Amino acid sequence: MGSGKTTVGKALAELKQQPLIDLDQLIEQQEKKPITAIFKDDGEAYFRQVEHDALIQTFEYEGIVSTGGGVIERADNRAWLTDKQVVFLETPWSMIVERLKHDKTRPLWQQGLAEKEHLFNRRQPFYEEVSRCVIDTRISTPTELAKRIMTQLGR
Ligand SMILES: Nc1ncnc2c1ncn2[C@@H]1O[C@H](COP(=O)(O)OP(=O)(O)O)[C@@H](O)[C@H]1O
Ligand SMILES: O=C(O)C1=C[C@@H](OP(=O)(O)O)[C@@H](O)[C@H](O)C1
Ligand SMILES: [Mg+2]
Repeated sequence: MGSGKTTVGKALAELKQQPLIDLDQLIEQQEKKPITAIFKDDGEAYFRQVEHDALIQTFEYEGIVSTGGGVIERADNRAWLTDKQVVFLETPWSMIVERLKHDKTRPLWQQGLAEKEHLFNRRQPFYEEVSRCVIDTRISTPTELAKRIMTQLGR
């Protein structure tokens, strides 16, 4: 949440002239309701299953995929991601808090600060485990980050 996956994914797709799938947007289209409503009506476990199915659907898709930050929660998702060109947008906790200070669209962001920080810390090793390249997002614009991703991945 808040590292810039959706924004940088869009910039990367524009630079590379490739299509983009944002998994959250795909899920919202398929479920015909916003993520907040899916969490509220159907629960997180249901969302995680739909998210898993959406991730698998991107197999053989030639383009950019921006995932939600919780995709690495499931071991089967992490296993699926390990041979893909996964980019980890490494962002300090303080910067995430600043970027998302007015956010109401991410259900897990609506909980207490300590719980969110715990979630952030618990997930860091998972991101490191699945990523092929790590990009420091601190001082660059989304377009600059997209260029760095292209350089680091060698195309
Ligand atoms: N490199 C960046 N520098 C400054 N702000 C950014 C950057 N990347 C994203 N943002 C901002 O942070 C917020 C979250 O970005 P978003 O792309 O939705 O993140 P994610 O998809 O990882 O949750 C948005 O308001 C976006 O404009
Ligand atoms: O971290 C998470 O568990 C989630 C992150 C969100 O996506 P972003 O990482 O794009 O905010 C979205 O998939 C959902 O609210 C759950
Ligand atoms: Mg996003």
